[in-house]
Amino acid sequence: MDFLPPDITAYADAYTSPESELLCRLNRNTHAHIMAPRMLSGHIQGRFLSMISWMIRPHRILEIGTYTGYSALCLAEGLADNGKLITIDHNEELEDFARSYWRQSPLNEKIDFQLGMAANILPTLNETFDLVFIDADKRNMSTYFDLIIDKLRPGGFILVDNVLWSGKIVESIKPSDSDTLAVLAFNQKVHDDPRVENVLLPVRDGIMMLRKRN
Ligand SMILES: C[S@@+](CC[C@H](N)C(=O)[O-])C[C@H]1O[C@@H](n2cnc3c(N)ncnc32)[C@H](O)[C@@H]1O
Repeated sequence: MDFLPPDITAYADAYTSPESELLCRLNRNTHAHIMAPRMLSGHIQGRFLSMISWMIRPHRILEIGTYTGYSALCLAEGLADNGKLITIDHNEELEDFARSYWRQSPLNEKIDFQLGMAANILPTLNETFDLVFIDADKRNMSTYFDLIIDKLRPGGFILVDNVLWSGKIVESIKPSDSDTLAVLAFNQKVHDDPRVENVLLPVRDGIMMLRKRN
């Protein structure tokens, strides 16, 4: 979902550094061959994730929701020399597709893919993360936040995608719309949590940026 008029989006696209040739092919082939390609972060959000990663130079990044591996490659660009990105997805059908693109990048050796349900894998991770990107099922946003906040270093950052949920967060909600209710509950929860500072960026479908207080 894009909230900006198409010509403004096109202008922002034109004045954002281009994707690498590899990311461009991954983006195109995801749209050509994979279900629900709207889930892929895309050009501007991908460059944003890369820029944030370069600003932090993280040693450990956690991504929840790999899909075809586009955002993993973007986030991995800014990793410190000996850094590692762990990315989790439960869809085994996408693993080979994602890996086939990672293998074409020198960043491949820094990407650790873990197949399974995120809520099961997160408690098993013995790492301290500098940067976390939450981009999986919206119903579990709050669960993922609870499971990773103690694994995030003080001063570390969490980015959460789709927090504007195509604008549904300001519309009247059916009691059965559990995804929208979950996004609303998550936004309220982190806004009220004294352990974090938050900025809701209206980029694409909305990105919540959180910084864990020292
Ligand atoms: C929006 S896509 C991720 C897009 C990717 N981050 C990108 O920007 O290119 C969400 C992904 O989360 C995965 N997912 C959904 N629920 C999950 C769960 N409970 N555990 C692990 N992965 C899950 C889906 O299989 C899907 O590939």
